[in-house]
Amino acid sequence: KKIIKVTKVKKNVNVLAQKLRTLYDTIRDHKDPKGRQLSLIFLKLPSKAEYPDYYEVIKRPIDLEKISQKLKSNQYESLDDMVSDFVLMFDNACKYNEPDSQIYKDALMLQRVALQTKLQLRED
Ligand SMILES: CN(C)Cc1ccn2c1[nH]c(=O)c1c(Cl)cccc12
Repeated sequence: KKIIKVTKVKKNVNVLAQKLRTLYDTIRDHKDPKGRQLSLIFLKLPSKAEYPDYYEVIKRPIDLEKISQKLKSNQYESLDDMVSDFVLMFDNACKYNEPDSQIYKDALMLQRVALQTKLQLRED
């Protein structure tokens, strides 16, 4: 009697983890038409020594390094959870920096990238 062994390969790849990684990488790697990577200034907050008033004005400072750490330690429960950290960071940048500064403009651009990417990932 021939026994057929059926193996049901359950590819339990965490969909959320993939979407979170895609969202983070899309923002980190985004380049403008001239090839400038807009995220670089957002990697690390200015030091308290250099900008003490930053930490007076900005109540909830956050940078890409922090978001990356939360991603790596599975602290995001949803895509919206990560998006709200990005929106917080970009709002901080627009609160502290002048509207005619490059970082202010880059924050607005990357915030649009974040929201557009979230919508695309939601459809998938
Ligand atoms: C003038 N100097 C503080 C601009 C500067 C230089 C760096 N960074 C900023 N401003 C920011 O808001 C900011 C944010 Cl949200 C996240 C990470 C780095 C930031």
